[in-house]
Amino acid sequence: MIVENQIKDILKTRKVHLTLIDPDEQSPEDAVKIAEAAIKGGSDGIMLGGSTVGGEQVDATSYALSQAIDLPIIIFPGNTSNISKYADAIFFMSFLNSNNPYWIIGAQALGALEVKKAGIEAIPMGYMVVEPGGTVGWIGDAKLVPRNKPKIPAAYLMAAEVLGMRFFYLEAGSGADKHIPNKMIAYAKKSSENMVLVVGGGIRTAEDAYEVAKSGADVLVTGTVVEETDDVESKIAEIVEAIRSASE
Ligand SMILES: CC(C)=CCC/C(C)=C/CC/C(C)=C/CC/C(C)=C/COP(=O)(O)OP(=O)(O)O
Ligand SMILES: O=P(O)(O)OC[C@@H](O)CO
Ligand SMILES: [Mg+2]
Repeated sequence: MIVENQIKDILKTRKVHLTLIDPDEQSPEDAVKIAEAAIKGGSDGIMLGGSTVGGEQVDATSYALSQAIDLPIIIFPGNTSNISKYADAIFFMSFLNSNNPYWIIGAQALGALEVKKAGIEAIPMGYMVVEPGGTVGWIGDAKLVPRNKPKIPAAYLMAAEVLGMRFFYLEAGSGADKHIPNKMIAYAKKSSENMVLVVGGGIRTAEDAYEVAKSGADVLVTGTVVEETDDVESKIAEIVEAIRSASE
């Protein structure tokens, strides 16, 4: 089944958790160990990406993961080099609040042929970065959404929907000290019945995950917590349990 439908099928009954692995941070073999532990902990799939990682590393890690795990491997591209035929899908994203047209449509034009050649599923997604924004806010020349303006992303989400995108990612930045504000998530969720709302950045604890899920996120992404723990399975299990209880 295509990854988009797999995610939407799960969403009929509960919310989804994805584990972000940055191929820059470890060897492909270690990435496999992390992915296996995250899946044992209840994660629904692996996102692969980093804002500064090169193509070879993405390709090698995608390959190793594809040999070892059955759950979806979705590329979360930091740039046009981050495309691999070994992944199942790619979040084909436009950085909607970048000040630089390269990140809004330039990288996509340069990458589209590669994606088609790789034969992987492309999931059209609007990507919006909120304060503090982290590395990705800096690299992507973001006009960061102020945390105290919770209605702004909802307007962009509706525009993304009308433009034909099906996913919308609210990003606080990897390693952010606070996740996306609850109210902002709630406004975004209420603005469309059809869009899949992905929320990431700064989700570290079960409480964070519960709040984000309860506020209306469909898909929750965690990356840093996996990098910071020696017991990936337990940490993910704790977060997944909170997400499941918010789904009830
Ligand atoms: C669709 C194609 C082929 C390219 C589009 C690429 C776009 C629009 C990228 C947006 C800007 C960007 C740099 C996004 C990176 C997203 C990402 C992988 C974030 C996670 O990385 P971090 O964990 O912040 O990275 P570091 O660990 O390197 O700080
Ligand atoms: O590393 P964390 O803070 O979990 O963020 C994950 C993701 O939203 C980054 O793009
Ligand atoms: Mg990272």
